Amino acid sequence: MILSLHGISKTFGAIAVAQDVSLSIEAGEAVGIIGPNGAGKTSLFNLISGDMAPTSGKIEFAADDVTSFGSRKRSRLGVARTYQVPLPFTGLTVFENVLVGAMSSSQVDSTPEQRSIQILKRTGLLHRAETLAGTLTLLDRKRLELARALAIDPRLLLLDEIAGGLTDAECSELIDLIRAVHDAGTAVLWIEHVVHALVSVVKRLIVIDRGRIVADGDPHEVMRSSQVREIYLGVEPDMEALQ
Ligand SMILES: Nc1ncnc2c1ncn2[C@@H]1O[C@H](COP(=O)(O)OP(=O)(O)OP(=O)(O)O)[C@@H](O)[C@H]1O
Repeated sequence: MILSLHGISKTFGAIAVAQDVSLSIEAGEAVGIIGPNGAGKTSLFNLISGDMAPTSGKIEFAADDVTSFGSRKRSRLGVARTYQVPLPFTGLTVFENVLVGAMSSSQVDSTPEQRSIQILKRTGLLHRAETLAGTLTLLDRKRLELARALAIDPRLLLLDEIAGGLTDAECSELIDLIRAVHDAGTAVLWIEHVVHALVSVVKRLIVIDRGRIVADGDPHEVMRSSQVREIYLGVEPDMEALQ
């Protein structure tokens, strides 16, 4: 098991963003997460990445109890994430942005510069290496967000709505990249409203509503369950993608 959450809860006063969440992800597994706006999906990522401490419960990553670890320490262990709103260092080049992450990786068989070049190749950004990050197109900003996360050589990659705002063709390019990352052995936990993008990569789908996991299993079965249909009543999820 690469990640285990045991009874994780997080409250802000009367608001519960996570309620007794228990969840396990196998090494190398790809899992999708969906749920209505405000359900607590990003909060769950904040709890896993160490950006937010739980009110109660325990989080294990690989063999370590990381509950009290902050985001830097978890990142050094191999937890990487992308953010819904990418925040690259806009005044740095694409190469420099990736280099910042590569310098904190514990790999010793290559230099941070070599690894950065390798990642830019993998993410189709090599020809943009010297471009200032602030001037990139949306697709390239998403690629860079992914590249920065890959720079730490993660064992678990958390993707927060990385496909949002892309055209269908751009979305397919990004899906291919994510599939390649997963195929190379990295566990992927992916929040996305674009369900057809998700199910083209993941074999397991989790539904979150009001801070709780309400479904977890085969994507087709999960999407057909009456509970999920009820949650999405009036906002029919992307069912055709699953036919
Ligand atoms: N630091 C905080 N303080 C108070 N409330 C918060 C905090 N962070 C999140 N929330 C609340 O927790 C709830 C869950 O938010 P979260 O961003 O996790 O949802 P989400 O499922 O990712 O939504 P979306 O799909 O819109 O991104 C929301 O009601 C949000 O306002």
